[in-house]
Amino acid sequence: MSALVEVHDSSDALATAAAGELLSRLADLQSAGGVPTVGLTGGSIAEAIHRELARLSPGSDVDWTRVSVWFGDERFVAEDSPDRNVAQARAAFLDAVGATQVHSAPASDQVATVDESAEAYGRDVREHAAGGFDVLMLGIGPDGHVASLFPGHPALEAVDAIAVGVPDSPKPPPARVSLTFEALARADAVWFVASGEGKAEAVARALADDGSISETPARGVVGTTETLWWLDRASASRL
Ligand SMILES: O=C1O[C@H](COP(=O)(O)O)[C@@H](O)[C@H](O)[C@H]1O
Repeated sequence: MSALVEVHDSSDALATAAAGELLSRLADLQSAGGVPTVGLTGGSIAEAIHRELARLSPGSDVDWTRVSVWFGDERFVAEDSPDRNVAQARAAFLDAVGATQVHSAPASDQVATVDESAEAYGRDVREHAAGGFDVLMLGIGPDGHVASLFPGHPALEAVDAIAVGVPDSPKPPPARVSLTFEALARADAVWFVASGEGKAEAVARALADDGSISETPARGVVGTTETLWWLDRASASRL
């Protein structure tokens, strides 16, 4: 199944469209009686989408107390650090919309090591999100990384694990926890989000007919029913 690409005029338009579509999917899943499971990402365009979720949620039918919220990766820093992906998402929208089922890898002041954090997050996923994600949003780095799976890094090879500790990320902060490719593969819909010229080359490599996952880890994640790339004109400029 090939990936779908949706190109918007600007990053603002992209953020509004992605937030609106996410709310629509979540409302549909809830009206069918489900508690949707959504994976969020950190990063610049993610923050813009999160702000749009805060703005649009009150006019939607989504009950955020009945959404199970997760993160594709997390930074292993103190719980109150603004570098935490969960902290960014809480500040931008999760607290405002009243989300209560929010899961992220334990912080550096909650467990001793990044591996311990990864093990705890993996257990949490196994216990509360074994069915996988309904929608998994992922960013892509200028180097092609996805979640905290970086080009050429040993974490790309993790097997039989849901989450992996990354103690030496090339992008700060250096200690992170990432879902593995195996866990990222358990998603009905995978939505990549990217904006800006700085992402254009990585996006082109990720969507090229051939290329290696080691060089461009984002190539290694597809949804079971849908893989959709939300782009603005700048990030799509090399397609
Ligand atoms: O460090 C991270 O980077 C990526 C992309 O972030 P961006 O600011 O370049 O858009 C993000 O997907 C990931 O969750 C985050 O931890």
